[in-house]
Amino acid sequence: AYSTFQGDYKWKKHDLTYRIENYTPDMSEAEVDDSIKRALQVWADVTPLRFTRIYSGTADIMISFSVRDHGDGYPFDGPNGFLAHAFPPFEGIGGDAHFDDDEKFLYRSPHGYNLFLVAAHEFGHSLGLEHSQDPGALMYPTYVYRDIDTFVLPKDDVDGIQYLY
Ligand SMILES: CNC(=O)[C@@H](NC(=O)[C@H](CC(C)C)CN(O)C=O)C(C)(C)C
Ligand SMILES: [Zn+2]
Ligand SMILES: [Zn+2]
Repeated sequence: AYSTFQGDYKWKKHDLTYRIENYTPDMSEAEVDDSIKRALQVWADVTPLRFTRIYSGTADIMISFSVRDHGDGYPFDGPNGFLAHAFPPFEGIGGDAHFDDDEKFLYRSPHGYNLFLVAAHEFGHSLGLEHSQDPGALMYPTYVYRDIDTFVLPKDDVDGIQYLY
């Protein structure tokens, strides 16, 4: 069963912007761009939300790769452990998604951590979803590999995001 952040944080607009601030050496920039774009599309497919990429300035969803302490009070923990984190919809850092670059992110391989799957989970937070208790949900707190070619947003996540938007 899905859950939202206390007070139902949600974006007050449907047209959101995102910016990829830097890249991971784990894959090509084009593969990062595609993974991010598809991860946002997962949520756009079931809501009125639309995502536009910008290349400078401040976007609603600022996306970056970093390690250890990166200035937000939530330092990463090296390889494995926490893979990424994202902030719910509020001003400033709200909506931003940070990826732990001590992880090996992969584009299509079932081994390691699939960037598309991790990003899709993070963007659930960026849009206002907290974790789900449904082990099959994308918003479940533990990373689970799923075949990305046949990936469909689980019903629990659809119910949650459609409750908000
Ligand atoms: C492999 N390591 C894990 O499964 C770890 N879980 C995560 O890194 C979450 C992200 C996954 C679900 C993409 C963190 N999170 O909730 C971010 O919004 C631990 C369960 C070990 C904490
Ligand atoms: Zn961070
Ligand atoms: Zn999470």
